Amino acid sequence: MPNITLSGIAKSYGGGDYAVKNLDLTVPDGAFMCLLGPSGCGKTTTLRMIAGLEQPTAGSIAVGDRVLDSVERGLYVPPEKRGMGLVFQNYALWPHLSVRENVEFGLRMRKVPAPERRARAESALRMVHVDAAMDRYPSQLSGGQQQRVALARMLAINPTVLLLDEPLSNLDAQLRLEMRAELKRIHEESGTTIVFVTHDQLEALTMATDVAVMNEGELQQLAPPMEMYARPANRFVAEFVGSPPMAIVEIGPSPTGLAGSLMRFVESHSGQSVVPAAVGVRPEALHLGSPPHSVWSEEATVEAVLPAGSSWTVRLRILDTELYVLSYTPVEATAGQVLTCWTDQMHLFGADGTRIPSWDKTGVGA
Ligand SMILES: Nc1ncnc2c1ncn2[C@@H]1O[C@H](COP(=O)(O)OP(=O)(O)OP(=O)(O)O)[C@@H](O)[C@H]1O
Repeated sequence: MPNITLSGIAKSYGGGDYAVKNLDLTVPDGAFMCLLGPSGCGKTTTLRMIAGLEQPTAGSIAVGDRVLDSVERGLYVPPEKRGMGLVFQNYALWPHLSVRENVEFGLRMRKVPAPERRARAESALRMVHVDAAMDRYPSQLSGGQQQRVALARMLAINPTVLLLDEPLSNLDAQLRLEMRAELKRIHEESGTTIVFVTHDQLEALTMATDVAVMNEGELQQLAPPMEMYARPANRFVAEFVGSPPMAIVEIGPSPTGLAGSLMRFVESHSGQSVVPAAVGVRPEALHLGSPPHSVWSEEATVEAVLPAGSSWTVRLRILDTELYVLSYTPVEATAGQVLTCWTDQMHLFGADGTRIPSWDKTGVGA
């Protein structure tokens, strides 16, 4: 199946504000792409445009050579002719139909003959592991099972693309975790291209093959999840992806305190060729104890140690700034103790908020 290409897509609902601004995005064939961003950033609008439920104000959408929307050419293919399956946050199963009948429903609408209908419904239900409950009614299923049936209903119609809008947000934490693993397995088994909308960065990191981070209607970065985590393209992505979030230290014109300390280190490593407006450090990239040679280090006062079973969060004061360290080995420290804190991984951002890539080549970049 070919790629989905969005070119110069914009959407205004009127009133001059744009929900999506000049978006260029390619969803590769077989990808599991997450559209990630805070509430109101235009994720759902983008998904609805791909589905054909909204028409763009500008730009074009194509699947391979097949143009689905082109504002310029006055072209628009309605949702039912796009071969895409859509699952919303509030998926609705028919309460008076059994699980099997619910899954067969879409096939019946498409006039698929009864024996094939039955076989395809059963196969889709097997894929989502709800085949044992095929003759039950939706009210007799758990939330997670209902969610799987909603997915099976879409999978049964063999969509070229599966569009999912926050489908896990109504589930409790345990079920969400299970469903993330299930969705990943279903994606790998079916090979279907998935576009998934979420505001949950962990959901995007754990499931996606590609993440598109959006803010205020604009694409911030498109990258595989681990690459995005390791090298966020700008401050927005750096702070949005990761929990606890990356600490960002502003470097003013004549920096003092922690900013001054970091800046001296940056200058000594880059020969003053790099002038950051901000330096970012991830909590897990900060370490306590004797530093290896040639890394940044500073004395730190422990303010609190917060054990959480498998990890330890430590609140420190370094010069004039509070910072959090995330450690995966036990931290035996008490409040008031002075330790050395060091890091060999810094992210540098320029005045326009974008990453300074030349720093990454110094060996101290991420
Ligand atoms: N039908 C509509 N009419 C007018 N404005 C709309 C409509 N749908 C969305 N918007 C506006 O467009 C912007 C983007 O909305 P969208 O639903 O795409 O964001 P989102 O990132 O999916 O947010 P959420 O996670 O809260 O669903 C918002 O400012 C929203 O208020």
